[in-house]
Amino acid sequence: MSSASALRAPTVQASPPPAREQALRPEVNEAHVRFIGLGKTYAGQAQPALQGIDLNIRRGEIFGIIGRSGAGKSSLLRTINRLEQPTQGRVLIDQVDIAPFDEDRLVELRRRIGMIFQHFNLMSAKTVWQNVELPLKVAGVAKAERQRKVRELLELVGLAEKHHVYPAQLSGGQKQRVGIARALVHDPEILLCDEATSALDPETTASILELLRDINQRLGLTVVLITHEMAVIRDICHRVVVLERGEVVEQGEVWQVFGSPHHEVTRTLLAPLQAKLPAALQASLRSNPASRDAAVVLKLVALGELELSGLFKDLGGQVSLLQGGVETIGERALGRLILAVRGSVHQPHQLLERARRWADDVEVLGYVG
Ligand SMILES: Nc1ncnc2c1ncn2[C@@H]1O[C@H](COP(=O)(O)OP(=O)(O)OP(=O)(O)O)[C@@H](O)[C@H]1O
Repeated sequence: MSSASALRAPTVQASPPPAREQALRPEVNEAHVRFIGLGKTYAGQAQPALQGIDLNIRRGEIFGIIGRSGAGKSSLLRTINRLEQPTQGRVLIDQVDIAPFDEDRLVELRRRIGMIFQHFNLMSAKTVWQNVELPLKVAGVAKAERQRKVRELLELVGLAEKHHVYPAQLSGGQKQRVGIARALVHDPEILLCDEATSALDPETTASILELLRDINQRLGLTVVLITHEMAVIRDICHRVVVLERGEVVEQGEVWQVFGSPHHEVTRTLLAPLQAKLPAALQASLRSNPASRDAAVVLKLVALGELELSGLFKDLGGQVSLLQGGVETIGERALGRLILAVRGSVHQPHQLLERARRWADDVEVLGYVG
């Protein structure tokens, strides 16, 4: 994209990357946005909102940021376009430190980084067309070019027919489409999404996610999004980071983090997406076997294919499927099973060991019977 060179060229001269960064590993060099030792403490606050963040966001990926309320998600996102100023560390965009940017460079940076919001932030007294056109006017773009651009973007977001209406006459999803069109007027290379689908119903959310995915693929945009909806991360993100008290506690490919979450916070956040035992069974689950006939209840997660006949044979005894299914995350299959194994000759730790030959993550949930 032409905007990348506009960002990169002049700043490299103004602020060359230190020698340490020139010897980076190749995959680090792919970073589009890079946080180095990033910290933020708000004035008057004892606790930092962000601390020690070292993170790369790759060019062209859809990157999710999750965490509990107050974990620092918005603070982190807003350092990318310097709506928040870090108090420690650096943010590099295309290897360029954005901290020394003066006002002019900041305006240029913010044109290269589009942003959409939960409540759309549209101007109610302006039509759809005028809302999208306004940032182009402010930037001094000539009328013919403005018209071409607004027409093209309203086509892209599927709102060409609604160009003359006011925001109050639009549905939530349509308002967000206007927000997206407006965010794209300067051909940005990065799109920041702050809870962009949180005010929308599931069906509208799906259509906005489809649009974001389409934009990501067609325009090659790097998309960074915050959401409290784990299904959004599952459905469109390539990688995800989990923040807790301003620190990174887990990060990775979505299918790996969702398939095998390591941190307690990640497990809690993902709980709504996990397979659940039927309530009656959950109630009868014990932490110790009540008799020699008790069944061990195992939860298994397999990243990729799970060979059931081999697993069942290896576990021995009578294996019942209590819950299970395969979902697709990205292009990966993720299998989740909850099994009851009765009458196995193996002790629980042996069962676990055997199950781990077949699945990536295995847990004993308890005993029934
Ligand atoms: N302008 C501010 N002044 C002082 N403290 C702030 C400010 N903005 C955020 N904070 C504090 O910084 C911490 C991180 O806030 P942030 O909004 O980044 O978290 P978040 O993960 O986005 O939360 P949420 O999911 O609730 O939106 C919180 O403790 C918050 O109270």
